[in-house]
Amino acid sequence: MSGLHYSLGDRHLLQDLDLRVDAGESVAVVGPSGSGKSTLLSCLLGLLRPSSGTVVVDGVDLRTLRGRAMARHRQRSIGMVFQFGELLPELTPRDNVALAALLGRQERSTAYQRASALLDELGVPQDVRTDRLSGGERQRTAVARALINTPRLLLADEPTGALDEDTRDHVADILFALPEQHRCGLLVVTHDHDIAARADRVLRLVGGSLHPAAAVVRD
Ligand SMILES: Nc1ncnc2c1ncn2[C@@H]1O[C@H](COP(=O)(O)OP(=O)(O)OP(=O)(O)O)[C@@H](O)[C@H]1O
Repeated sequence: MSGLHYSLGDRHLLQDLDLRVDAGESVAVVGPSGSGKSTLLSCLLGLLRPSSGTVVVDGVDLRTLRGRAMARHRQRSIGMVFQFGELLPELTPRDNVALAALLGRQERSTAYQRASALLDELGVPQDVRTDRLSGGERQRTAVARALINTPRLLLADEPTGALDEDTRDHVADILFALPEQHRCGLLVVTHDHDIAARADRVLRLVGGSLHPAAAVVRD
């Protein structure tokens, strides 16, 4: 993103942000509650239109996309992991992951094969109801779902915020290995400075601007 501004009424939430995340790289964004971290993610997802500036994801300027084309690009190029997994509880992990592939227009048998392979790799039981899984297993399912359409950019909003310490560390190990394993960029928004410290770069969003985290005081 370059020169990104986002205003809400007369409040300038994001101001002149420049950020580049390359394939194979991880970046963490920390910052006080209400500083605009989720808004930043929404701009990257094309869910919010910046007031000015450009967002380019996987070589496509999001200003050129609308409606279905935006949804299609998002589906093809971006994987998203939420704090609470946001999975369908009554489906199996395999169905949850395969569903994202089917929506991404993968062929049915390929979708289910890839879902199984990813869940195996991440050590998640496949054929139980998702609401029977532990918190860590759910987040690993969410990671598999985010990866199934081979995204160029992975976004994660507090991906370990709902986990105990050991599980948090395990999920973080998996997450931060992904850029190299899958040649995607990873952008993690978190309040957890231990998690942020695992990223190649840590930025702090404060007063609408991004700063290298070492240059500012912690939350
Ligand atoms: N649609 C909206 N209408 C009005 N205010 C909004 C809207 N969306 C976000 N805000 C405000 O914008 C600010 C930034 O919100 P945002 O969710 O991006 O912050 P955040 O850094 O992700 O916070 P947290 O760490 O608590 O999740 C907040 O003050 C929020 O109340």
